[in-house]
Amino acid sequence: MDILKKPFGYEPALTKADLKNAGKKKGPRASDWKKTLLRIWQLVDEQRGLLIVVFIMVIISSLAGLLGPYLIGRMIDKYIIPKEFQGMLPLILQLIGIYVVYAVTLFMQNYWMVGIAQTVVYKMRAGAFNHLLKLPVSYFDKRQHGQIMSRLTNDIETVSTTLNSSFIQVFSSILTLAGTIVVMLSLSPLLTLITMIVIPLMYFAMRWITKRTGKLFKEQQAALGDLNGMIEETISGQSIVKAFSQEEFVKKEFYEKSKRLKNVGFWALVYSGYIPKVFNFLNNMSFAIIAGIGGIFAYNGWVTIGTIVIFTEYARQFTRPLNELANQINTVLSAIAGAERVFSIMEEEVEDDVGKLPEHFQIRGEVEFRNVSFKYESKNKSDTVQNLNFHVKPGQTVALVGPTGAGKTTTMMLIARFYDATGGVILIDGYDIREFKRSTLRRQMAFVLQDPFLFEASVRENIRYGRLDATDEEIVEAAKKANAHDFIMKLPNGYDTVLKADGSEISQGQKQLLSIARAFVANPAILLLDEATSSIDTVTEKKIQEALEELMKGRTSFVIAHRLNTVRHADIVFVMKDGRIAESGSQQELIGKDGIYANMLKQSKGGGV
Ligand SMILES: Nc1ncnc2c1ncn2[C@@H]1O[C@H](COP(=O)(O)OP(=O)(O)OP(=O)(O)O)[C@@H](O)[C@H]1O
Repeated sequence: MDILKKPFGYEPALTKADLKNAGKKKGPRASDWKKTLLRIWQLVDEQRGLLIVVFIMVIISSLAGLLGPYLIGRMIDKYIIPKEFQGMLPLILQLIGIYVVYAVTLFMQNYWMVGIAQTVVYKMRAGAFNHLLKLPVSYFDKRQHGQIMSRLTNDIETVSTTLNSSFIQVFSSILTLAGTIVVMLSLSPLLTLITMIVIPLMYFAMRWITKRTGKLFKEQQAALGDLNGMIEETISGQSIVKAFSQEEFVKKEFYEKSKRLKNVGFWALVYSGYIPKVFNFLNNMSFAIIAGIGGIFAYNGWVTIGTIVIFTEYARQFTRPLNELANQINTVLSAIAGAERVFSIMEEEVEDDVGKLPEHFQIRGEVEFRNVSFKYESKNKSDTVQNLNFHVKPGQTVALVGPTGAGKTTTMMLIARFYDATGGVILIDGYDIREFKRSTLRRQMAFVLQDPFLFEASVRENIRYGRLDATDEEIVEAAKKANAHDFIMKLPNGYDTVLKADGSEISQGQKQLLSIARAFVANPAILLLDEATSSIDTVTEKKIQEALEELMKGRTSFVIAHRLNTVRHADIVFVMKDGRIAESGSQQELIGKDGIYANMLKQSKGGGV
């Protein structure tokens, strides 16, 4: 008995409560499926004619599927039973013709439908991705990146598989089902009724199974996601795992998650494996019933032998579309919901790129903040920065210092117009920042961040990212100015060395140098720098300092400064605290004031600010 409850030691994956609640909670459904289908239809666009051809093909193949058994039945009644074989040849040829048409139309509908589906999916993917590029930074602030990724990958994949086959299948299943019933009814209503006896049995059997599999598959997905996440984390953090000798802990966690997946996977596959078996069994039962009862009918002369053959064949055909419909409806519904999620990205408001000033406006680099305040959308507390007032002349260097969370990065983001100020006005060269096209503004600004982002591309392409039309000579020149040329030449393929996305094969300092080279290529009027806090070896540190000094020459620079040296060289220092500029002036003036900055300096050891 125990083997039935715990076969091979697998724990039961479902409780009575699970079964009671099964089917009550629906998965995510499209809130407006009509609108979503209309949008997909719009994407079909110039291929609509082809889609109609596909549907005609489906109609022809469904008809051919119905006609085949019908002709066989007629052949039995007309030629085989009376043993009149002379007239049979045309009918056999007709039958062969029908099955050839059946095969060809199936092949063609699949070929064309996949073509249409892939074009639609391509347009959806491209549309969503292009739209994503135009969305404001605040869109990404509010969402998990994994969630956005999932829309562009999983959701689109579901739409793709459904468009490839499910739409055709649902349509052809409905046609086959309706056609079979009509022909059966016209031949013998009573036998039709008997054929349908198995339907309630099928319904209850399916309900019994799906009640279990639905929850189990969901759990299997969750267990798989959990395990994958854990494996990914372990691989990317393997040096930390090793450094803290956490192998045993990780191993235990892996075994637990893996065991859960094994257990739930066992039951999911066991139950779902029942479906074809149950259908097969009930099919055979209906076959036996039709043969038995049909035999009695034929004996009494109510139906012909040919009709019984047609019925047995149709009985088989009858359960297949039922089974398919049951399987496909859910897939189609979740694909529509997926498509809706993808389209919802495209409905998000994009960042405009308009401005009164000419596109090629040459910025000198004067930056003025008048009573600027800003609050992140996700924050409902007080403003992140408040009443910022300053005026920076072209070419000046501003050092921003202050405790973590003071609003230094936010100030820089406002200068690049990643966010719009919620109060006050920002002026660049005397013009309201909103009068510039965002692209004009950003083309003349460059960021050098603490942890620069590198792409999985060659060193050359990574530097070229600063300005896409930069020539190879300009790239080398920029690298030389950034003190990066020497180390690049020592890389296995020099400028053609392909870097890993995380830049793991070059040092943090070298990444900084590349990022400085990128900024040289961009040749911006305004520089936004976030000095690295991590300790870099003194030689590279010196190279970075020199390169930055060279880069800052003649440009307005805002530097989130962590080095005393940087602050010393700045024309103005803003000491930020709680979103305000608490003190400002040259470093000497600030020391003289003996205020926050002087205090920070006293507390810091080793030269940091
Ligand atoms: N994208 C965001 N959404 C919501 N709040 C944010 C966002 N970015 C920053 N904040 C919040 O705004 C405040 C100021 O952050 P900001 O990054 O500007 O400070 P910071 O002075 O640059 O700090 P650090 O030196 O640590 O980088 C913090 O309280 C921070 O939590």
